[in-house]
Amino acid sequence: MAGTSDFDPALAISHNFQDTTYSYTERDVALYALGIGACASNAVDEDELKYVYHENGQQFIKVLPTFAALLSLESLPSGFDIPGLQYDPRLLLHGQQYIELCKPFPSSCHIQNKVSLAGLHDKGKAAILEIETKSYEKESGDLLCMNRTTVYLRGAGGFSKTSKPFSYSNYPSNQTSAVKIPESKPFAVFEDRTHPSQALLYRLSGDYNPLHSDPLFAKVAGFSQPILHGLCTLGFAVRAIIKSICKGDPDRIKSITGRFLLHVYPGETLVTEMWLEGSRVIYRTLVKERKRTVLSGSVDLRGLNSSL
Ligand SMILES: CCCCCCC[C@@H](O)CC(=O)SCCNC(=O)CCNC(=O)[C@H](O)C(C)(C)COP(=O)(O)OP(=O)(O)OC[C@H]1O[C@@H](n2cnc3c(N)ncnc32)[C@H](O)[C@@H]1OP(=O)(O)O
Repeated sequence: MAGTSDFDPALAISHNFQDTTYSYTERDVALYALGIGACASNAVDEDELKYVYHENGQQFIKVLPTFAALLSLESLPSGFDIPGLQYDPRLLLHGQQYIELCKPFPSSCHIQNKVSLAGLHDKGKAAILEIETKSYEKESGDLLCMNRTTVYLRGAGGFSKTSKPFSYSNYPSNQTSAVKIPESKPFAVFEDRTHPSQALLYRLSGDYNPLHSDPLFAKVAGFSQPILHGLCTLGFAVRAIIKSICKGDPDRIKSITGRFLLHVYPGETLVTEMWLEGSRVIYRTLVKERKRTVLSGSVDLRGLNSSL
């Protein structure tokens, strides 16, 4: 592991990221949907077949809103290797994700990504790094979505040069993932079992981090076996919200926040509890077998039907 003296936050903050491009097709869209459990328990699910098949002659496959998060990964060809940052990649965990959706995703597209560093924080035992990616549809120039990815770099903290811990961020504080879970009974609860091979399927959407597939790597990282991708868990949770609250319409989702609180092992059952506060859904996801909360956050909806 690198010493904290190798850490240069000023250098990291001044780094200019190169624009990147990415193209996806309907095959990527369908593979992603299967990776986050769409149609896994019912192959003809009337809310979900549209994500994997041209149901009833529909012209295009529908894109799940959390597909947007893949663009943040694809926008970083060198991962989180940024000048000035020193950390052990085996100890990296996904901490939070913020996704803002500007318009529904087409079923295939050429994308241009603009990347910047949105935050860097010294937490003593860890460093927290936040990367922002704005993704534009190449043909129209329209902004499709914005992602902010937070990674938690265990063992990389302690780099502050003064007694006040270093903390830099350049975005509004209302876009954080910290939510207060209501004490009332949830508006809806949705249970879904992940498959033991869930991470092996999900990784084919582009996150090949061995933490999710290699038993030895997972042990070094501190886990008894490979763990599920955070974005896969988030995909399950948002799918639950679309089914339970949006009547199966993915285009209702405007923005998504999620904080990963604990790892999930593939094969575990995810129970997502949801509370409706105006046009905002507060949610948390628990692993049923261990009775532990693994994810919490909020989802803002557009045009919610008041009959709910
Ligand atoms: C581009 C898209 C792809 C990028 C993806 C990255 C690659 C992927 O392949 C990797 C993954 O998917 S990893 C799997 C998903 N993530 C996880 O399983 C992590 C689950 N969370 C944990 O284990 C702990 O919360 C843990 C370990 C994160 C923190 O626990 P503790 O060390 O006990 O922390 P704690 O003492 O409670 O807090 C210390 C300070 O850190 C802040 N913090 C805590 N959890 C955070 C989190 N999840 N995200 C952001 N910040 C977090 C706390 O607020 C605290 O700060 P402060 O003292 O200022 O309040």
